Amino acid sequence: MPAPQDFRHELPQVEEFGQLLLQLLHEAEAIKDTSDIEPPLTSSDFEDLKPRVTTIFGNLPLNKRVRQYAMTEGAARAIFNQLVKTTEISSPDFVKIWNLLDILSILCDNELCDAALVFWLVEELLDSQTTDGCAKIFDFLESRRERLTAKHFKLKHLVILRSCNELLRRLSRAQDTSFCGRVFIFLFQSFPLGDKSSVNLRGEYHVENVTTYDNEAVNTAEKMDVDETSSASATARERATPIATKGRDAKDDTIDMDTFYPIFWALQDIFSQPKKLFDPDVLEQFKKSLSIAVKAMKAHTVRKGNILPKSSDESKQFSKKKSGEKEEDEKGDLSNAFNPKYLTSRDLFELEISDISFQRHVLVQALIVMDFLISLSGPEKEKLAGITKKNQSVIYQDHTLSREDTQWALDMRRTIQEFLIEGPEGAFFYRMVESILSRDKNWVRWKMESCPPIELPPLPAESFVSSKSAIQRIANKRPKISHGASMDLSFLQPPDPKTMWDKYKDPKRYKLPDLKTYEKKIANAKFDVEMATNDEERAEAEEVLAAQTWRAMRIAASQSIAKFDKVEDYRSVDAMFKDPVEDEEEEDAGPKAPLPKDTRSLVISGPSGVGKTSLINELLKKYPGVFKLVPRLTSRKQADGEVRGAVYDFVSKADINSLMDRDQIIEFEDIDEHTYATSRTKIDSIEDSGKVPVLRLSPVSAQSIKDWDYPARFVFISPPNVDELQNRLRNDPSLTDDKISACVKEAEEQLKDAGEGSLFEATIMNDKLEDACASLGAFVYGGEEVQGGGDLEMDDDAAAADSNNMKEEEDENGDQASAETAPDTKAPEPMETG
Ligand SMILES: Nc1ncnc2c1ncn2[C@@H]1O[C@H](COP(=O)(O)OP(=O)(O)OP(=O)(O)O)[C@@H](O)[C@H]1O
Repeated sequence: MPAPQDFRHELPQVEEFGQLLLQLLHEAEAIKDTSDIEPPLTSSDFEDLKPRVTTIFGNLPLNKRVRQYAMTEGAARAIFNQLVKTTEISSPDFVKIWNLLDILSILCDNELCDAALVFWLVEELLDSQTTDGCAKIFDFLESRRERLTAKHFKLKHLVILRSCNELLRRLSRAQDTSFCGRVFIFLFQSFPLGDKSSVNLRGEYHVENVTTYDNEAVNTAEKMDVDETSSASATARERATPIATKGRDAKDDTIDMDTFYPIFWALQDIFSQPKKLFDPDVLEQFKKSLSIAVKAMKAHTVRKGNILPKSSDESKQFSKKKSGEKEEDEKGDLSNAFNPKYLTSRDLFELEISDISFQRHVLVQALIVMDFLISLSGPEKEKLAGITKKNQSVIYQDHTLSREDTQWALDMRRTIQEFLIEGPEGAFFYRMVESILSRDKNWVRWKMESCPPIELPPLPAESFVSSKSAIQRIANKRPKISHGASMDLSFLQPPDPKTMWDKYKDPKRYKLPDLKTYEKKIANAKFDVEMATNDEERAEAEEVLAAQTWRAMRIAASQSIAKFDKVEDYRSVDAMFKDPVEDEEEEDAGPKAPLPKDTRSLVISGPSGVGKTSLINELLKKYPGVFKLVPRLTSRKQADGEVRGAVYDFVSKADINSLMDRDQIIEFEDIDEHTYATSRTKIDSIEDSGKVPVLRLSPVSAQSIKDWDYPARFVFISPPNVDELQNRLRNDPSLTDDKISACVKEAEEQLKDAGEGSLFEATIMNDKLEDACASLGAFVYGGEEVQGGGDLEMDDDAAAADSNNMKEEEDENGDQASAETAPDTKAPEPMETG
């Protein structure tokens, strides 16, 4: 690179400073021998930087450095411009610019040149580059953010804001989404939380984001060719084109797709400018359109596999993004960029409104507008009465929503909420949306209050001193002696040195009391509650009972999670006092099988009805005291004959959500509107009791815990053939023929997916239950000798069954791997028809 070798200027001090910068750049090359942005140059890399500058300008006081700053800026700009003019950002030589900025930032921090100089140059650099180049400059800014903003921020913040806003204006929110995000994050991280510089105080909407759509009458002949072979496309088209909404008034609500298309897309106009709803006619129209849209989405919802056809360009882009490949849009290849702008072609419309992700986008927009409308209602306006300094631009004083419209907005919000929750992982999705929206409400309120400072002022020194002395006065107060009362005066006796030390060492002083001691205390407290003769006595006794229960539960939680886990309800904690050892003994009377070497949890997965539960029960019987099934939590009702805590624990959705919030759930899935989940504490308590937890999961859930790197061994159970699977499913009287066919279809898919390269370490065919159990045992013990009880050893039949059942890789000679070796994964064979 023709780097400036020499620096000339008519003013000697500018020239000298320019020479110094060149010298420093030269030194930087020796210090940093890479062309990367990292590592940054630091002040310790340059010796005597300050004296070298002061020899040029003298040691001026801070308020006399204006001239010095102008001269340093002049020299720095000249060198910077020369470098920018002659160096491509993609060239390794561009490191000189990063070095120059680093050097100037050190000088700025030492108040040797203007604090904002680096950002002025960065602003120019951003102006001179394409989007790709700007992304690289942002790499630099992000890597130096803390350092660049640590000192003199107030002198820099305007130029930071200006250059970021200018960059955002240049970027397309649609094409450069992630880069826009980076710029915003940079701003948020640089500016203090309560900074108002970038707050949209006037409540202006981003109306430039117009969604264009085809508003012309439809000409079917010109319709675009949509991939008719794709299943999603076919399903969408098979359904009648009119939106026949379910319910009594289905006929009245019917509207054909072509009429619905402009109604639907016109909603975007309101979403981008909700103030239009102040016009009553617009509001009326919006209410109708949104109601139709929500009903149409419900009518077109296919809960499984409702995604855009994989062959479409959009879905390819989407899957590319999902797989985490290098983001092409930042590399400037816009043809490959993921474009979040809506695709508004008429031909895609029916597919789109059946697509869950698309629905969620639109419904979240609708929720935002519902919150906006509700904020205009009378009761919400009343809440603003206490605000002293109102920001009139966002309060909309003259617009109050009528009671009827408010009720409509509330009902619509509830309808959308229910609809979102119904979808796959809907509860999780909705909670995320809800928390974002509720946080946003706080910011809106802050804006309405004209952004009062967020930081509390420091406590005045006098208040601190007076509070401190007040506390000391209280602490020094001696207990009042009531004359004549029987006060314990034993403290007046001199301590006995012999007993004093023993008393001091008494474990009671520092050890938690034994859990058992609370059994009696709780029983007594319960008795007192029952015997209470009036409300006052009862309240007092209940308080004692609650306190004792709370203490007992805390002790159980810290001493034995297994005991703690037995408590289903805080009102009945007796199970906690049962000795787990006795418990287990009751359960596992008789000889115990030894534990396998690998005691990680065992995940048994496979199609519905294949016999997972039966096989697990068999395993538990065959190897007593070794395994325990982890009951899965479910929000569905307990069916007749089901034992709570055996295969399922029946809880409410709210309970599962609260466990999720506490990170106590390792997997969950929604099936037929019910949530199923596995609790981490259940697994911990089984492990605590020295057993191997067995999880009975669908392949989807098994995959999800595998994705979380949960340490487990994964086994897939396959049926011998379709007819047998159907027969087994028919054993469940609650399943309809349609449901059975759906299960079989799903099983076929699951079998395909469970093949080689899947998460499953072994596939076991469940033809004869004992054989399948023998194979499972062989897998779990991996060929270990299982001794300890007549039928615990693997007999010859079992070993033979094992080798027939388990899908093991054949070795080169065609021999099957022996039962002594752990099986390898092999693709399960496709199901034969019986
Ligand atoms: N090897 C087998 N031979 C014959 N019947 C079996 C066998 N294994 C299980 N069954 C029967 O198949 C039916 C389904 O078994 P099971 O409930 O254990 O399956 P599952 O995989 O746990 O089902 P789901 O996942 O739907 O709860 C039951 O009636 C069971 O008795």
